[in-house]
Amino acid sequence: IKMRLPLALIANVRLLNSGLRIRHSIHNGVIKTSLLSSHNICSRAERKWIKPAGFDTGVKTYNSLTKQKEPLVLAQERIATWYSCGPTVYDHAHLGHACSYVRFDILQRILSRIFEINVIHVMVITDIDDKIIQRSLEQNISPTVLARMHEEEFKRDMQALRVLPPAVYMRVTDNIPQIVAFIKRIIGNGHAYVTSQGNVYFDTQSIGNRYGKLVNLGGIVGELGAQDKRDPRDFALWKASKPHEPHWESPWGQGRPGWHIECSTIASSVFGSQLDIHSGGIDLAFPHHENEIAQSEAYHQCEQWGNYFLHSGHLHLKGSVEKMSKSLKNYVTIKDFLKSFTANEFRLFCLLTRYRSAIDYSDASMNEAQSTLSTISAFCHNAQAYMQGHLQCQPTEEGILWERLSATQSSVRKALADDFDTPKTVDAIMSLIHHGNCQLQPATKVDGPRSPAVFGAMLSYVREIMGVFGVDLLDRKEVHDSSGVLNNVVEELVHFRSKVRKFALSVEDQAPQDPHTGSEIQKRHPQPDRVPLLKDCDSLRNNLAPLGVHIKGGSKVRR
Ligand SMILES: Nc1ncnc2c1ncn2[C@@H]1O[C@H](COP(=O)(O)OP(=O)(O)OP(=O)(O)O)[C@@H](O)[C@H]1O
Ligand SMILES: [Zn+2]
Repeated sequence: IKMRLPLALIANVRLLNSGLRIRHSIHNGVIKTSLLSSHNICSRAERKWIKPAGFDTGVKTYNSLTKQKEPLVLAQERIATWYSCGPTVYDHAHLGHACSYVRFDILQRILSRIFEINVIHVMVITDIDDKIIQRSLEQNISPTVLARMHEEEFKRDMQALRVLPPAVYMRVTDNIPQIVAFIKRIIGNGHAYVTSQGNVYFDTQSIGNRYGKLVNLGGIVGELGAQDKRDPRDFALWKASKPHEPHWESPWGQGRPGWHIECSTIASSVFGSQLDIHSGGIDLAFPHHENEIAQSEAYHQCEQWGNYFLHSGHLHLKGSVEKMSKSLKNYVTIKDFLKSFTANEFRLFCLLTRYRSAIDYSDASMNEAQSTLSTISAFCHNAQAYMQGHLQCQPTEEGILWERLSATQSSVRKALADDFDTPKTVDAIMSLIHHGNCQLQPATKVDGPRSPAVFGAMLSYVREIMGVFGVDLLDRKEVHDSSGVLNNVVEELVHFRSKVRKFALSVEDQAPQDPHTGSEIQKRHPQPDRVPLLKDCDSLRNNLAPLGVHIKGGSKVRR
């Protein structure tokens, strides 16, 4: 920057206030002023995103750091380092968690199975925090026991939803010495201060306008409250413990870590000073991720710690503006949900919207997911029946189907490379199925060639792509559990049987009558040509019994 003296002096004051360091030199009577960061955090005092150097995956992803889609470039070829914020384990996991973790699970499966990238995923479990302490006091159990119970429950719920586990789950309480060392270095680098009350705060002024890399801080003044902070935006790295609270020893006295520091420390302990992808729900962007960035860059003295921040949209109960959340107590637990629905259905529900958008949980949205899944399953079933020769159809236009299949494969890949556009992918699959179904019209009289191979190819592709999304069309338990469809089929069958039976009995032979009373002396008999129908009805009833379908009287069914 070149400027005349008085202007330079005014500018100095402003720049110093913003936490930057200034170096002057005089050249040909003109003062030359260079900006340095005040504490060597980096040479460039900018918020600008630096496009990483490395391996271009061919995928574009929306990056919250730039607020636009960017090419996903990884530091190492075909390796993605991915850190995600896990749950605070003081209560049951709910559908909001399910939504966020299933959506990111789908993204990771796409990266690994479609784009052949080895995703190394680390997730933290927040097992010490104000809410955990508060809940443990209410329930009169130790915070550790409370946290372990809900951690286990969370892992079981994730497994039930077929969310692939991270390479490792890491607990905050297993990493306290690492967290203390991390804070010490941040203090040493001049970006944090210790107060007389034994708290340690991050000094946001020390990084100037780099604070606000992720979120526009225009209107955000920070949390007031703590008296010993220098700036309301400063946040706790270490909190002095109150009497009877869980605590650990530290150079600043007994205490426990602040919330954000756990993620910076744990991510850095596995991945070092650079991270490809960081994910979490959109509520975590500020202050949590903003503060993680500030701490990590202050610790590593680097320009850019995390290259891509991915945020998932919130799940709301339909009609509610608030996200589903533990603290608002407006939640449906994953366990309760799975009493009425299956993991496949939940995954379809997630796939029908983009991972970044808000999603309404309602009967209507679940019906849509169920009916999409039934259409997919029915197609697979019919394609198999056709291949086995059980379903007779007119000759198909095979060439068109091969072309459709190939066009679908490329449009699916294109949609997924465009910020993981799953709704577009599902549309493409449904359109393929529609074309398949149009040609799978049952016919009674069939002559001409059959085309089982193309249906085999379509079937395996549909299964494969659904498998990528964690929708297992072959899961026998799912098929049985998702028996909304099967139940309807059984109901229809039983209804049909009862109609046939009624018909068989409707026209009877004249039964002999008692000459005195005029009443029938024997049970009425069906006409002889309808007897086989009655026999078939009986054998259907007998054959269904071992399959768990019990027909009582004319029509009752118990499964
Ligand atoms: N309703 C929701 N929709 C989508 N994601 C959610 C929802 N609720 C929580 N998450 C995400 O789940 C992860 C874990 O969240 P956390 O344990 O803080 O849940 P929470 O229910 O919001 O808790 P609290 O109410 O105590 O803040 C975070 O990434 C968060 O963004
Ligand atoms: Zn985090």
